[in-house]
Amino acid sequence: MSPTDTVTQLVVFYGPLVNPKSTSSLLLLPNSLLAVAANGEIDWIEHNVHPSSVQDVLARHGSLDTLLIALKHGEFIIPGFVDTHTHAPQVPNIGSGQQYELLDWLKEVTFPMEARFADADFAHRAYTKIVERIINSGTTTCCYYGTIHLEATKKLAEIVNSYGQRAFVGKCNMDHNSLHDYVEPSVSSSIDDTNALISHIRSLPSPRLVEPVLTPRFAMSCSGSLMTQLGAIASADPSLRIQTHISENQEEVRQTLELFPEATSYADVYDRHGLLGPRTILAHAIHLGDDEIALLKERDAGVSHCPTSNFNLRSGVCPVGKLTDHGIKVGLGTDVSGGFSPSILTAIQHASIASKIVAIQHPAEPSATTSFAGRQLPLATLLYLATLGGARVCGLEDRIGSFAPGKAFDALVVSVRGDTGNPGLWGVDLDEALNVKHVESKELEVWLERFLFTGDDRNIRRVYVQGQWIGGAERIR
Ligand SMILES: Nc1nc2[nH]cnc2c(=O)[nH]1
Ligand SMILES: [Zn+2]
Repeated sequence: MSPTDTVTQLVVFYGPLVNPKSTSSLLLLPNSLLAVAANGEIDWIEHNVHPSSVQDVLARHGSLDTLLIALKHGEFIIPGFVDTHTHAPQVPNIGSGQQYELLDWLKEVTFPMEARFADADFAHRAYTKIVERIINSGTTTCCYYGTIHLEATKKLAEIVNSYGQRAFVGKCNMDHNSLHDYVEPSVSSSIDDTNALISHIRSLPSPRLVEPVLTPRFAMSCSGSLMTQLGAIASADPSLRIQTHISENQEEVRQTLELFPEATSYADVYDRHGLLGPRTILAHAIHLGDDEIALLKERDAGVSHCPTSNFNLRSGVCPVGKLTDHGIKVGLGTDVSGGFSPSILTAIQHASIASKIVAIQHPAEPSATTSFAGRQLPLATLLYLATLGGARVCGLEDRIGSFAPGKAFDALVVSVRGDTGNPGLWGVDLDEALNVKHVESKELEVWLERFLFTGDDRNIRRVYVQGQWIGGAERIR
């Protein structure tokens, strides 16, 4: 089967599955059969199937006319990663300007690069490579910021659509407080271009897994009148998500409150402009007050935790455990190029470290056994944030984020075998030399942890979205 082939028959995978269940639990399921229908949805799943029973199980499901893909020892399947916050036009900047904090970094490094996307040809060349890299990092659903440019952002959406990635694509709204050559000329042009992008994305050819998202960059770069009009668009169209930044950097918080003196808090700025609700994705949320946490919960807004960026721009450490304890939806974001990696694996590693820092500085009471605050995040929580948690933040938890009949097959075939070429992750083949084939769930857990903490693109062999094989290392070689 070639990577972009359309599946016309049932495809059945045989091997270990890891299935996120809740913020604190996951299922480790060796020897599973998972059937994907031609429409890309999961048809059925069976667990604990002995190799000698595979054909019987297929027959019982009337599924003998299938493409059976048996995983090798050291391979397993997990749901695809959901990146709830990244900036496609900043990928060319990864690794530069890391001496700055947020506001200087935007001015000195980020806005100048984004301004280059005024050239639609440059945008086309850059986005073609950028989206491919993000897919090969294992991101099956991505919330993309574009730039302020309509044509370039249309290209981004077209490219994402042609690769078959699931995504939200937004054109940045920013009508003041920016560089003279990187700012929108008026509220009306910002709104017109936003409406034009929404129509363009909704007219893309099928399978259209791309959706538009309203993208007020952050309160500091939007006038009140622009945010009010975006809020009106959002309330008129209940399918539109909103993505923005909140409370990332202390100087940003101070200047925001100065710009909007009528607001009682940063979160209140968005709330009074109609931008805070169940479809809002808020990146960072590091320095929120308790009143703001309560408001986010009341509005059911989601948070994109971007730990790599939070460390890299010296913004602070997001108290993810506390947000989770308050029942706030949380997913992970790479926030490239504040974050220096397009891979959610790096975000997982840094989310773990961030939670350990909180646990060192503000340890939980030993009696608070059910809370996340002040504790390091366990493996199940880290995987949840990267998959089902991110899906909830995007309002897609009924479609993706875990495996169940009727859900879309958005998944990664992972390998922790030595033959992937990752020098930091090997040893499974030694078992094979000893002819140990049977996998216990304990061993699968070890594979998962080693993948999450030391894996990279080489270990992501195949990337599937809606049942279509769209990327991964096996495709590149
Ligand atoms: N990390 C980050 N924060 C922002 N706040 C406003 N714009 C940005 C951006 O591009 N990156
Ligand atoms: Zn960002």
